[in-house]
Amino acid sequence: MAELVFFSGTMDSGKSTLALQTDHNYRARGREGLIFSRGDRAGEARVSSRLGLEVAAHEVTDDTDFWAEISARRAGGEAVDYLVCDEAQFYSPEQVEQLARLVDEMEIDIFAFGITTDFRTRLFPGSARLIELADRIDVLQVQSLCWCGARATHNARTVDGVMVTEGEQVVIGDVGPFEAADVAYEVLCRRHHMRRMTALTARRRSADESLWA
Ligand SMILES: Nc1ncnc2c1ncn2[C@@H]1O[C@H](COP(=O)(O)OP(=O)(O)O)[C@@H](O)[C@H]1O
Ligand SMILES: Cc1cn([C@H]2C[C@H](O)[C@@H](COP(=O)(O)O)O2)c(=O)[nH]c1=O
Repeated sequence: MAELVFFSGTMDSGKSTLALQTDHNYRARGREGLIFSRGDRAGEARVSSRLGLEVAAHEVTDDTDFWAEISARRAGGEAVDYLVCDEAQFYSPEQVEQLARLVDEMEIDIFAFGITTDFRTRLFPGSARLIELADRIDVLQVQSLCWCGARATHNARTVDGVMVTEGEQVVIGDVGPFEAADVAYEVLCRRHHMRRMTALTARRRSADESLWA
């Protein structure tokens, strides 16, 4: 039976790597699939992993209708057994509903990959709908770590290494370097996310403390 699976994890936890491995394994066994993404750091219509793999993908836009697109492909005689959907947090709730319908009515396996929450710890609308509708939610097993060594569970947005809590929900970007002047991201444990303590601010604080000791 086909499934809608949501693979979630913080930024930099290996989601895109797993997306590309999943596609490879299914393709190697003769199954036909399509890769979709939205707003990959490497540019439009790409899926890129920090391990170095990068492949062409179909870019999801506001106008993408998964149900219409896959129905048309099938009507044209194309086999579509599965979809790999990266950066799924950026999909709309309606697009997630279309994916669920493809599972139920066309027996297409959907593997969706994305972060659940934004830099303010609020759910992305696409991720919220995936959590509501998925047959299964798999949390990535490779642990990403906060600067303190604890498991990282939250994504922080930084400017000059300092955590910010105001701004647009969507700003494409990468993790580190934490000293970068522009917007970057850093994964933190909840305790340090709540305290707004990034690697840089922790380093500054301990330098100040040793100055006064
Ligand atoms: N030089 C490296 N050597 C080994 N593993 C690496 C290296 N660079 C990145 N990685 C691994 O790749 C992971 C990020 O993979 P990626 O698929 O880009 O993450 P995501 O899509 O979740 O943001 C890191 O957490 C780390 O495990
Ligand atoms: C927390 C957060 C992240 N983003 C963006 C930054 C990246 O472009 C992607 C996540 O990609 P990854 O492959 O999981 O590293 O999401 C954002 O737009 N808003 C946020 O709050």
